[in-house]
Amino acid sequence: MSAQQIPVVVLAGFLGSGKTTLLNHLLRTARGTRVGVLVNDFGSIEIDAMTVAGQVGSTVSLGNGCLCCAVDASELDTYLEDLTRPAARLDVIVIEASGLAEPQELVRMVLASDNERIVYGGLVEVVDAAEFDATRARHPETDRHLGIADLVVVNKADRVPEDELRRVRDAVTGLAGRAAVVTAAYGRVDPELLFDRAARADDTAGARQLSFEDLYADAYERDHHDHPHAAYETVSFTAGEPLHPRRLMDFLDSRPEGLYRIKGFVDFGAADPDNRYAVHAVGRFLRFYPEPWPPGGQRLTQLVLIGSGTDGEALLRALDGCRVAGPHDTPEDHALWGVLRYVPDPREEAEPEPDPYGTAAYDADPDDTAAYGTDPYDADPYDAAAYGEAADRA
Ligand SMILES: Nc1nc2c(ncn2[C@@H]2O[C@H](COP(=O)(O)OP(=O)(O)OP(=O)(O)O)[C@@H](O)[C@H]2O)c(=O)[nH]1
Repeated sequence: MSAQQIPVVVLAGFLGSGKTTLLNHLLRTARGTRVGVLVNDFGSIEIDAMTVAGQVGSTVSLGNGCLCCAVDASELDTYLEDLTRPAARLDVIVIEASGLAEPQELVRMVLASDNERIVYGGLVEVVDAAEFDATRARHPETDRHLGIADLVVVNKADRVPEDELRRVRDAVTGLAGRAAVVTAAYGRVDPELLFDRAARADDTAGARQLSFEDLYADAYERDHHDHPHAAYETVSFTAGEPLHPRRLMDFLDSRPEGLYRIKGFVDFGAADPDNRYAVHAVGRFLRFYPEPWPPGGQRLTQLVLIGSGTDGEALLRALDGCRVAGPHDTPEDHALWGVLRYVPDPREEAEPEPDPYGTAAYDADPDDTAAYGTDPYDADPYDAAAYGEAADRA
């Protein structure tokens, strides 16, 4: 991801599922990462806004009602403009959706935003494990919401027995499609699942004095033995030889369910000797950002993969298979085209190919509202057929 782009994460979930609790956990444990928050409240404006306000510099409450009907894309852009101004120095922005908001509307708005400093960071759905069946019965749209999530947090794990938690988790996994599913109590997921912790000059030096926030986070994590690291797996891949673009795209196109995030840099060798490709995948969303190689440094591919229920060894083996094996394995002309489809440049020369995920709008530049028609709401950034157009407008 290019250094200037700030991921925008949409945090959704039914009323009372624990979104604010999770957000507060993220803010408590962010440790130097600057999190901007847009709170979209419905009926509990002041309470939620105040809950998070004390802990973050740039909190803007989208008060007056449900974001999907009360705020249009240009208003969201105004707020994002404010939060992405360089002086705010934010590393990530979280939009906490009202429990009544249609999450895909929010995702559409983020994808259709004119703001060049943001990149979509994924849709996180919070589910109340204790209320799962009741919520589904009353709100059948729950299934649809889970189907478009990139990460599902089955929260309130402390409120149900272990076998019941397993049952709910399995049911959620069945509905969640490609999303990673993690369980949590009081929203205690690892912040790295949602965003990179910032490595600031003043945050990396060993001699730096611990802040109150660090001490608080350490104590907090010590006190809670169900440490979130157990819920997912991180694997790192490094290669000195270039990767074959077509084989890497095959790997990405068939990446397993539960592989929630991929980040890092790719060396495509002779296929583009001038640039390395920053890669940013969250859920089904995938982008490549070519940028000139830093002069003098070693040319490496370095990737970090984060998933839940994934087989790390198998992922590494699959990536090993993407290495260019020698001169006889030189990528053919146009091998890079599959990668270029995911470079967010509307003037890109490469012809788009059919979308393997049926998530074509993800390929469209979020800044290019024409890709969504004149009204960004007209197009479904996911698969409109899967959700039923009319129901979405409710
Ligand atoms: N037992 C238990 N309670 C939780 C957990 N997570 C949140 N809660 C409680 O559930 C209630 C609702 O949590 P919130 O974080 O406000 O939920 P929300 O999704 O932001 O709610 P809305 O803003 O109304 O949509 C609060 O009383 C929380 O303390 C959990 O994992 N276990």
